[in-house]
Amino acid sequence: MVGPKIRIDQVSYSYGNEQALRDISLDIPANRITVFFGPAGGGKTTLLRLVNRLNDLVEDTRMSGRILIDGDDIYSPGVNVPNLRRRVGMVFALPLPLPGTIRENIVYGPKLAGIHDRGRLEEIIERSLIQAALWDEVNTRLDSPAGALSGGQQQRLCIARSLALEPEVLLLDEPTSGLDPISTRKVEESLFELRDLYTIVIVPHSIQQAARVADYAAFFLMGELIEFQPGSEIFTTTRDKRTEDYLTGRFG
Ligand SMILES: Nc1ncnc2c1ncn2[C@@H]1O[C@H](COP(=O)(O)OP(=O)(O)OP(=O)(O)O)[C@@H](O)[C@H]1O
Repeated sequence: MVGPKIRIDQVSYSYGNEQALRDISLDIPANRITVFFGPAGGGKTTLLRLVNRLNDLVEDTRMSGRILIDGDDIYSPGVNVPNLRRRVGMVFALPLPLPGTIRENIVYGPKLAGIHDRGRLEEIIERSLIQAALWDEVNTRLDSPAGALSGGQQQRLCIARSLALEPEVLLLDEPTSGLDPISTRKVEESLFELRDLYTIVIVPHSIQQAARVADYAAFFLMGELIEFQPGSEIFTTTRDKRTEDYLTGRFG
């Protein structure tokens, strides 16, 4: 059997005196979409950020347990963090394109990574925009400003920018929270395209979105992982009463 792409092993995490994650263990499979869902403050964002070490600079925090990618502990002393972040891309709630053109946005990361060959960069632009389901809408205007794109297009550009670095894992934190339904649908469609190539973990912006995209779903409540199941099951046959209460709107 193939091991998990990401293994969360007994992770607890606190900000000061406040415990945000309590003894979380979870195996995240490759080439699937895993959703972290649950009410605000449950620890979803914190866990996502720990997977690419975005919380390294947050002061007065404590972590125990391990996070493994392909079996290697990403918090062991020798780990090259910039390299880890190339392997593990992150897309945030608000699309924040860089100033400059669509083309410049995509090639920025690859150039920093030392790729300067024009032909290679053109390939990267086309591949990442196709994968992010944006190519058809922008291929005739790659040199126009990224800021002129619609919100939904800007978010797909941010996804394309992550994909330009050929990550293995893509983490998305409420990537469609500010988008209209059509743009939301396009971003979701691009996730389905990407699933074959990447390991995707997403904090969805609604239960409905969780149900639409989840191959696997993890329900978080006040820092605890309440249950983890194939998406088709967690939304139909919940094991835990608390998950059911949340899904049926008894609390939010
Ligand atoms: N930088 C921080 N400093 C202090 N406390 C924090 C910080 N970030 C998160 N927390 C606290 O950790 C807990 C978990 O927050 P987290 O954002 O991970 O939850 P969440 O499930 O993603 O919620 P949301 O849907 O609101 O983003 C909350 O109680 C929150 O107040």
